Amino acid sequence: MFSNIRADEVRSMIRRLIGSRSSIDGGYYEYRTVDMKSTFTELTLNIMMRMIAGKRYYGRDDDQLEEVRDHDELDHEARRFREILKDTMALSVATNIGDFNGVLRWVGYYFFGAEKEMVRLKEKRDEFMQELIEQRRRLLTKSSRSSSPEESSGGDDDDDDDDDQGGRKREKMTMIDVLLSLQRNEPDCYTDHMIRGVIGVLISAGTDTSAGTMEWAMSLLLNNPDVLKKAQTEIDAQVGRDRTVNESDLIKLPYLHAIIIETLRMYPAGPLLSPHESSEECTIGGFRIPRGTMLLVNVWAIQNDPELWDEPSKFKPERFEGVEGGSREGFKLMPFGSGRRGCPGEGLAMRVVGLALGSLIQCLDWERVNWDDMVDMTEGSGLALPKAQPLEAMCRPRLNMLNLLSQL
Ligand code: HEM
Repeated sequence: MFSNIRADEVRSMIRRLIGSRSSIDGGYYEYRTVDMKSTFTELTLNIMMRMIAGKRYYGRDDDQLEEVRDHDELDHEARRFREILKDTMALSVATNIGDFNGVLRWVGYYFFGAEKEMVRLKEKRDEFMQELIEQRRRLLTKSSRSSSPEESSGGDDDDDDDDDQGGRKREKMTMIDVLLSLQRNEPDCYTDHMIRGVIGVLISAGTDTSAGTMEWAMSLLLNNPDVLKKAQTEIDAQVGRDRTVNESDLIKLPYLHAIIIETLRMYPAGPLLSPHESSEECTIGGFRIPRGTMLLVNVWAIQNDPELWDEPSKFKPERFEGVEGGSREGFKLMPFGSGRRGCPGEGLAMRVVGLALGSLIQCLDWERVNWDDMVDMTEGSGLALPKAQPLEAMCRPRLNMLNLLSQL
């Protein structure tokens, strides 16, 4: 589901990285410096918001499937969304520290009013998300009045033909639509409050994690050009140069898969998983853990432990070649956690990261900004393991892909 949205957004990312179309038509293919952190953040947010609400808040796209056709109104909405997100990120760093340090917590919460700010921001977020819900509700009511159920459902968007017979854009099912249709049958369970919660969790858990993984992976590839070359060779052999990578190719690209898994081993986006709680008394590594204890699993330490991994600080995708896709190597490798509270977005994340990285490797040549300096791999602070220095890189269209790229 939603594979067209993901393909469309990845294409649009490649177009922006290439620069103006005329530069390709003119055979101009100098390297240019690009900001990869914001590229990946915008990609994941656009994908997520289009799946959730049919909205695209970064980069203009006149074709978006959207009720608000007026650009000023849409620009205003996009600005509000970006501002809320920026404030939420800024505050979550401050309050995370406060959660673990009693003094800072007291100072932050009561002296600087961080708690008040959190409440104010939550109200703003709720208001924004409620507006999205109302817009989709109005649209669903309108389309159920004006069309047959088959036309208005439109759930499977793997259909390439976006136009209905009148040439008008056909509305596609969004996640909010699915939740609203469940609400009709079970209103006490699928309340608006609950739907706002789902939207919030999808944005907070599903965007930075995938974007961060892509940024670490590209950083590793820039520091290991032989690995990048090997991935390019695999894609050329399996996909060719007449079309771009699509999601159904990913199964035929085991080396690309190994690159992603190796990145997640070295730089897991959830290094401490979510806090878990022991439902029964148990013993772990000789320690008695009473029932009801909060447990933080240091998956980063496990995945980088020299007793478990050969040369853990070396980027070696080859260590996963031939390993069954999805294998967790026992519990040595758990970038998505495990069990009932394991990450429900694993499948989506692997598709988005695979498609984006595969396309970047297939369509563009890559270099470090300073040839002599390796990309700085220092980890920054924050629970999702961000890079300390946002990644900048140099890219240009691949010579043997110019034909295809000029048609994107
Ligand atoms: C590379 C990308 C991602 C990584 C590395 C990642 C990692 C994780 C980890 C480690 C957890 C905690 C699991 C545990 O404690 O056992 C988690 C939870 C979660 N993830 Fe992801 N995630 C990613 C992408 C996504 C995406 C794309 C979505 C949504 C579409 C998502 C939604 C969630 C949710 C809702 C939870 C909470 C599950 C619960 O508490 O029951 N994640 N993720």
